[in-house]
Amino acid sequence: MFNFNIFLVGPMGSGKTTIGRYLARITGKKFYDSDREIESRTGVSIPVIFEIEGESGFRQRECKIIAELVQLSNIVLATGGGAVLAAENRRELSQRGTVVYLYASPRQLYRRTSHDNNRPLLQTEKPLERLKSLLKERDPLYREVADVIIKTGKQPVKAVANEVLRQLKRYESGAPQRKPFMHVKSKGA
Ligand SMILES: Nc1ncnc2c1ncn2[C@@H]1O[C@H](COP(=O)(O)OP(=O)(O)O)[C@@H](O)[C@H]1O
Ligand SMILES: O=C(O)C1=C[C@@H](OP(=O)(O)O)[C@@H](O)[C@H](O)C1
Ligand SMILES: [Mg+2]
Repeated sequence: MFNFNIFLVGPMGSGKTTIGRYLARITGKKFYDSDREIESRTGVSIPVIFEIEGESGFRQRECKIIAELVQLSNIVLATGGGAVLAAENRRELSQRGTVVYLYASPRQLYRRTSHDNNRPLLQTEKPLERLKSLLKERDPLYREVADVIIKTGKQPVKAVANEVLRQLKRYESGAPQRKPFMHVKSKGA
């Protein structure tokens, strides 16, 4: 399948890790997840990094790993939800591959993240409120870097991955996109 990098951005719980892994399998690309890379290199979990080094320490590690991973070819990279905060990451992601923004409503994000406690930013009294405010703050940044936007809802993972693939094919062929929500830029724009 097409020989380019696919970078997934979007909020926590949008499915970047899960859909990215499946997408890599069906496209024959190698899969990377920036959070997993950070964990395997440091030997500790994301919550432990936040605890010891704070969010700023985590962001520095995230920038370093993204700068490294975007140099690879023919990969699917699932980024962390806050990766787009750094202008440097946004630039590298835009330049080195095709960027897919996986969107989901805050309520959907909440449903998908409430079963685990591995996301330090959601360890608060009101995680749904936090998800809403993070999405409000970051949505313009996701849109800024996105070549394709996919709205996810109740569709199962495989259906979302196939929709991503369909929209990527349209995007790469330069075909006009039917649904404006699904697509923000034309190729080469
Ligand atoms: N389209 C989907 N349908 C059902 N469950 C999903 C979907 N996308 C993600 N999930 C589930 O939501 C949870 C969070 O997904 P994950 O891939 O970790 O998101 P992210 O990496 O964007 O934070 C996981 O349990 C995953 O299985
Ligand atoms: O949104 C964020 O700032 C974060 C998202 C997480 O990744 P996922 O988006 O894969 O959950 C992880 O990088 C960290 O907990 C911070
Ligand atoms: Mg993830």
